[in-house]
Amino acid sequence: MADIPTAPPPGGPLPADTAPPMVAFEQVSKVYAATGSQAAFTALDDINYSVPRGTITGIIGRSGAGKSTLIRLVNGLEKPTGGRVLVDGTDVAAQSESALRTLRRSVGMIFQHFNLLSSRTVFDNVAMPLEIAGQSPAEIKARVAPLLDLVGLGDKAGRYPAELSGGQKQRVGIARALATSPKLLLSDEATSALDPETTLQILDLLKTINHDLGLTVLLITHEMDVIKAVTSHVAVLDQGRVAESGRTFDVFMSPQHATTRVLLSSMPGSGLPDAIQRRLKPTPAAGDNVLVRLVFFGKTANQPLTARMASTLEADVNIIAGAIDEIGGEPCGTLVVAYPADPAVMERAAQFYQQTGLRAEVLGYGA
Ligand SMILES: Nc1ncnc2c1ncn2[C@@H]1O[C@H](COP(=O)(O)OP(=O)(O)OP(=O)(O)O)[C@@H](O)[C@H]1O
Repeated sequence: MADIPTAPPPGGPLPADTAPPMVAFEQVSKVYAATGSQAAFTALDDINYSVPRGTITGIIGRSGAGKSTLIRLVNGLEKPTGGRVLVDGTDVAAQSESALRTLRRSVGMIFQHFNLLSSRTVFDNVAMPLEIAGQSPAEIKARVAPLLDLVGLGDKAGRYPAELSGGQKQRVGIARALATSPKLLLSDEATSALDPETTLQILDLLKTINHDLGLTVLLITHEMDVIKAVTSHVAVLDQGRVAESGRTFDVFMSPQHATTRVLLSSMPGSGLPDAIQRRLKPTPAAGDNVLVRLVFFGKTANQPLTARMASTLEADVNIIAGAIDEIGGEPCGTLVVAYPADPAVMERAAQFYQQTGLRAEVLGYGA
């Protein structure tokens, strides 16, 4: 590890919330010009968002939301039609071609389909950006060997991409992206072509790199699972606009935008068992129960609240479903409970939630 050069800010890293952002989108818009029969298309519309330095930050959105366009603005492959994209304070679109080449060396990128050269060995794929930068064979060797060790491929230097698994190919992609000691790593759906277990291994590697090298990672994905597993901050992109953004934990715990809720509901384990879901009604009938999802986090996670709940509500409280989870590295739990939809009980419940800070969401009513 000691051999991997990094560029920490002078005086050591600042907390992510106070340091200047690694990437800043300022009133950014991107309109693709009309061509032939195709009308002009606004892919990004007034994006204002900052990627905190030293974090793993995710941009999530459905297909066509504008994620790839956004990431191409960061490495200068596209220019915004309005606003500015700043990377470490530098306006990307205002750079000359040669300044842009220098800037690109400080921004590594990994791709869904790895983009390795099949005719080159693992070593030579990783060496390529260094060859382009004019480094000597000795310098290249001194740099590539520890990078291959870092990504767990020290024994595969002489192999060709066709001899590697998908996860190993992505590790080569990561080593290549790190070759020029970037301060920012862009990840474009880097785990979308991998199975769930390999995905977790690659995400773990990104976490290690972020932690050990202090590298900021900006990843785009359409998978909430990826956001949940690895990011501390997230922006939700919807039809070219930032629908909401913030700490991943806060966005997951309290989604404000319909798109975020839809993306969250597509996660495995996020919903109620089908049999219960089908029986739920939007309004109660006499004798019905109300089903409520309780979310425990922060101080509410450590208190015996469910035990107190039944006595405070003066009613039976049945547990229907529950899960313990970790979001953005923070633990939380959810519990779905049912109790009588009697107005007096529901009023006592509302007061209980207010007093305890417990987050509660009514899911529906049923017998
Ligand atoms: N070069 C282009 N010319 C015209 N329109 C484009 C161009 N590139 C992208 N678009 C349009 O801009 C919108 C956003 O595309 P973009 O690729 O950024 O979305 P995305 O969120 O990355 O989608 P996906 O997840 O499917 O890759 C889409 O409607 C797309 O058709």
